[in-house]
Amino acid sequence: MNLSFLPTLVRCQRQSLRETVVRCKLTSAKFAANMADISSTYSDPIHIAVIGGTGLQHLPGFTHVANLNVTTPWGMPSSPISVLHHPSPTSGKPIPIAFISRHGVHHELAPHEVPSRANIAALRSIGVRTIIAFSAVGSLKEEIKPRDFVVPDQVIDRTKGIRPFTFFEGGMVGHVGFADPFDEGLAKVIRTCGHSLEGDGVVLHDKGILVCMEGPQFSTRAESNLYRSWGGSVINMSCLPESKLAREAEISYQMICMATDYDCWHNSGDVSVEMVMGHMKANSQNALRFVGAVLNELSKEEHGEQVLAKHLDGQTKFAGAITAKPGRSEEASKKLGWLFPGYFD
Ligand SMILES: CSC[C@H]1O[C@H](OP(=O)(O)O)[C@H](O)[C@@H]1O
Ligand SMILES: Nc1ncnc2[nH]cnc12
Repeated sequence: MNLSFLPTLVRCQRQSLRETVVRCKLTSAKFAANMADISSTYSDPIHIAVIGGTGLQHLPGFTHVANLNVTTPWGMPSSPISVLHHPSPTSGKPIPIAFISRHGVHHELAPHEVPSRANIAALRSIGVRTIIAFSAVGSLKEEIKPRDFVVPDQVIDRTKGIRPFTFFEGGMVGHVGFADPFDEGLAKVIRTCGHSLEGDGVVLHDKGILVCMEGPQFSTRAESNLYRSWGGSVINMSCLPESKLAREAEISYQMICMATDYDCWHNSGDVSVEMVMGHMKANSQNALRFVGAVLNELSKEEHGEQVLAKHLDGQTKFAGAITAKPGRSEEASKKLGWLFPGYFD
């Protein structure tokens, strides 16, 4: 066998390794310099947040001004909270946006390991009243094609009760309404933004029933067909308990879904991580344009009341908590006092 090419190959590999190391050193030096500029505090309240899901671990294109490490009575959020500045299209003033990566900075948290209580509590503690949650979903309907977007209006809970799903427990009982799991006012703004990008690569379905399953394994074919027979439109593993906790925390919440596969009911091939990531990557520019358009719109003063979720103000204080003072545990009162200062004194 002729192996005379080997020294050249080794030389080439060494050279490309050296180039890679130099490139990495440059990149990490730039990264370190950038990080040195980024503050670990932010003094103004931040009203709008984005929770990024699979394939959306960062929001590029915004000015990154701070990284907040918030500790809550329910632990630490999935990732540091990045504070990004977005110029208001009406006043030009920088509007702060909080960003959390749901599965961690490197996608190290499985759906059942996402610390949703810490995420929602941390966001509320810095002033957030509006959350745009992004999710990669499987399609349960022929007409929702991979790379299409859906703004769902209903949810079917197929999680298995293994995820902590409420702030009200351990000596403080509370019940909030969840008939409409998403915020219709916020959904309207999002739909208008999505439609404004139509014809530019974005296809948007205005409504849909989102099935939230436990995972991390994907569904069986029988389950997938069952969800279709229930009228399910799309499926993911992350809308719950996130949306329930946002409702308890009086935060206006809407999920934007992007279809990445036809789950396993369709004859086009069963869902796989490769398939999900492939469609996410291929359509990431549209996803970012969509989220960017929503942030732009929400940054206008005319949406002030909506962004501050004025319609949810006090719902948990007056309708939520039911336990009479003598029956409240000290621990639960302390934790809820952290989340809702002054609500249950
Ligand atoms: C990688 S496929 C399954 C995974 O994708 C979705 O993540 P996210 O909702 O955070 O975008 C789904 O919910 C699963 O967690
Ligand atoms: N088919 C699927 N099932 C559950 N979650 C998903 N996320 C993306 N595709 C999915």
